[in-house]
This record gives sequence, C-alpha cells and structure tokens, in this order.
Amino acid sequence: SLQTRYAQLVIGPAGSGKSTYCANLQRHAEACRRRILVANLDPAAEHFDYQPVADVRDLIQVHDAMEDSELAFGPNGGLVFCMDYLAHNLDWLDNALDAVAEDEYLLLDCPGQIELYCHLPVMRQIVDYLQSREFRLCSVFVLDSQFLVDPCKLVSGLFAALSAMVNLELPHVNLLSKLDLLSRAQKRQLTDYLEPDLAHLLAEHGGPLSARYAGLNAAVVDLIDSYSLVRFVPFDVSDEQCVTDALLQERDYEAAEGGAEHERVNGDGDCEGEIGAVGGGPQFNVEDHLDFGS
Ligand SMILES: Nc1nc2c(ncn2[C@@H]2O[C@H](COP(=O)(O)OP(=O)(O)OP(=O)(O)O)[C@@H](O)[C@H]2O)c(=O)[nH]1
Ligand SMILES: [Mg+2]
Repeated sequence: SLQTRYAQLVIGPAGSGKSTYCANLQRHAEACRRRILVANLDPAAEHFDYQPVADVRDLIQVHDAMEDSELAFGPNGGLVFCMDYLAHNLDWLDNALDAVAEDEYLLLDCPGQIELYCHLPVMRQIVDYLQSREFRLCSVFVLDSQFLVDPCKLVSGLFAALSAMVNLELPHVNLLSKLDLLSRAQKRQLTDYLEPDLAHLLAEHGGPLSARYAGLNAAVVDLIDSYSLVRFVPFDVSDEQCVTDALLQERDYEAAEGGAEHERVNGDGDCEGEIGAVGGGPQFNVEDHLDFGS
C-alpha cells in the first residue's frame, strides 16, 4: 500500500510571496540538514529560487496556450487552461512526485490567480488526487502584511482566504509575508493585528461608507469569526525564530488532521523538537471548522 507523505498547498494572491516562502523554507530545512521538497505548480512561473522536485512547466506552459493559434488565450485564460490540463493529466503529477519518499515534506508552489481557489474545480481536483495518493495536506494562504494595515484590504484578503478554505476543505493557515517591509510603527501595531478585533477596526478606520454599512460589517465580522479565520502567523525570513514558529503552527494544524502518526515525521536531524514536535497538541480542530454539512 501507499505510504503517508506530507504536503502544503502554498496559495494566496498574486505577488504575495508564495514562491519566496517556498524557497526560504527549503533553505531553512537545508540549514537544519533536513529536506523540504518543492514542486512548482505555476505554469506561468518565470523565476523562483528553489530547486524544484517537479515543475508543471515540463507538462505545459502558459505560452503554449497563448501561442497556439486555435486556443489563442490571454495570460489568465491561458493559466486556467493549463491548470485544467494538469487536472486531466494527474498521472504526470504522480510520476513527478515519485521522488517524495514516505514521511517527506513537500511544498506545492501554486499560481496566484484567485479564481483557481474561489470557484474553479481545478485545485480541488488536485487536492483530492493528492489525498488519494496518501498525501496529508494543509493549505498555507500567504497574505502580504500590507493588507493588515488597512481594514478594508484586510476584509477582502480574509474573504479570499475564506473562499479558498471553503473550496479546498483543508486545514488552513494564514501566513503573513513581507514583515520586513513594515515600518517600525506598523510593526509595533502588529501584535494587535495578529488576532484583530475586526468590528473595532472597521468602526474606527472603515472610511466614509462604514457607518452606512455598519450592519453589513457586523455580519462580515460574525462570518469571519465563526470560521476562526482571523488569525495570522507572521513570517519574517530574516528572523529564524519566526520561521520556526510558522513551521510549528503548520505542523500543528496538519497534526490535527494526521493524529499521532505525525510524530514520526521529525527524523533525526538537528532540528528535532523544532519541526514537527508540537507541545500541547493542536488547538485547532479541523473537523469543527470544515464540517459544511452534507
Ligand atoms: N521584502 C520582502 N519581499 C518579499 C518577501 N516575500 C516576497 N517578496 C517579494 O515580493 C515579490 C513577489 O514574490 P513572489 O514570491 O514571487 O510572490 P508569489 O506569490 O510567488 O507571486 P506569483 O507567483 O506571481 O503569484 C518578489 O519581488 C519578492 O522578492 C518578503 O518577505 N520580504
Ligand atoms: Mg510564485
């Protein structure tokens, strides 16, 4: 029978820092003499700083769909076409991921087009397939920390995260990127924003329309609260502790799904007790959050 492997689906808006996160995590693991594998699932990728174990561009590239005289897609339609092509050729993915051994950890660097996560079936098909190949998955939604600073952007970012979460039905971690770009004052505010009081933020900073939409805002706040979505894991590459904490959170969430089996992942590297060994057990019960009824 197949053996359990572990993977993160790294998703989030265009340019939010997904590929950079993957590269940083791979580098971090190397420094700990562990191995984190990365697969590029972005058919439009032009550059990334990791060594991919699999690259969807070997199967299809966005240029193929744009330059084909019959298809003649633009860049976004072309991307959707390519992802659909991947979803219909998942044997390729399975072969490409043969190199991922039991207990190994894989990151899937995904494209940034938000429609892939909100209403198209493609990513869900990929998730289902990977699960059938004994991959234990979680999604890591990378959001630019600039979003936090503006309550309206925060709400729209959260809605994007929520729709991905509902669509993919995976344990979900929100990861804040680009912390190094925040000003000192913004950094000081950050602790308030990591578990923000949305109702308060919208009332205080919501702009001229917020009074008119007070009822709507309250409903939004309620919805987001009820999915326990308003929590962020800060990620600053220049801060090793931060990288370690983020990994712990992710393991924690996956462990909530994977149970005790997860303990084995750790291996014997220097980072024992850092990646994988989670004290106190998971605070997040996936079942509670992802039971959308049937
Ligand atoms: N300063 C800083 N820049 C970052 C960080 N993360 C990403 N960037 C920059 O943001 C830009 C986009 O980063 P990517 O990692 O390519 O983002 P992405 O989400 O993979 O983008 P798409 O694949 O196009 O959706 C690049 O110029 C990165 O160097 C960060 O933590 N700090
Ligand atoms: Mg990318």
